[in-house]
Amino acid sequence: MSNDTVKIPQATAKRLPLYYRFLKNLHSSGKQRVSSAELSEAVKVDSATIRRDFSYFGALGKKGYGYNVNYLLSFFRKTLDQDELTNVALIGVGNLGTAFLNYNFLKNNNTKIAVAFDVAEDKVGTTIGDITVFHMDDMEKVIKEENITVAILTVPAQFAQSITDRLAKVDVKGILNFTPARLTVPPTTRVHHIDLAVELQSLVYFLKHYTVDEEEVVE
Ligand SMILES: NC(=O)c1ccc[n+]([C@@H]2O[C@H](COP(=O)([O-])OP(=O)(O)OC[C@H]3O[C@@H](n4cnc5c(N)ncnc54)[C@H](O)[C@@H]3O)[C@@H](O)[C@H]2O)c1
Repeated sequence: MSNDTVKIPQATAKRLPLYYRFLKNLHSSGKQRVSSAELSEAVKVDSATIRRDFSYFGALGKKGYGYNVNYLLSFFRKTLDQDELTNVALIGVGNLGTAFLNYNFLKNNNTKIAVAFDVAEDKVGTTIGDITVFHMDDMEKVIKEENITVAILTVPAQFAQSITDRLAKVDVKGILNFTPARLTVPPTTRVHHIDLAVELQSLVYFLKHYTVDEEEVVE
């Protein structure tokens, strides 16, 4: 990862890809500066939060001028490692995994699913999108050859932990876990868990208990 010197809060870091995508669009339409109010309207984050976020990396907007789009873009590109291509492995080519293979991540950023793995005979050896599906028996070998450091887990939950243990042994540092299993990993591995049921429940809870305005203050 580049830019190790910049330590920003996790909540801010999570919003960076959102800002980045919007700034890229602004840049392609020829815009040179943007106000926090404009950004706020576009990315639906309140402008006080945007100003605080940007202050962490020294982008201090000027009153009446706003932020320089080029400066912000080059900062984000470095911070989000957009100059480097990160090759990702997808494990489990079922309903969810197949959908991810057909979705071209590269349109948005520099992460790309480079290889996929499964155990099912009818999947191994096929190509989905332009990605080849390898057998799990070859996982360690292929991951090393392709220099993979990030994996997406879309296998049945009961296999998630043992696969995670194997991934940690070949130095995969990031796991995006779509299975309901809670994973135990060494301190050098980072897991992001995406649980659609929990997200939906929390959305419904927020709709019931907060107005949208209150939620923005909480952010
Ligand atoms: N489908 C969804 O909408 C959805 C949504 C949220 C979470 N999930 C979770 O994502 C995971 C995958 O869901 P799905 O619907 O794609 O399931 P699926 O049954 O369609 O696909 C699972 C795939 O994993 C493969 N597999 C089984 N054991 C394996 C192993 N040991 N190593 C490698 N591959 C193996 C199977 O051959 C199959 O291709 C599940 O844990 C599920 O709970 C699914």
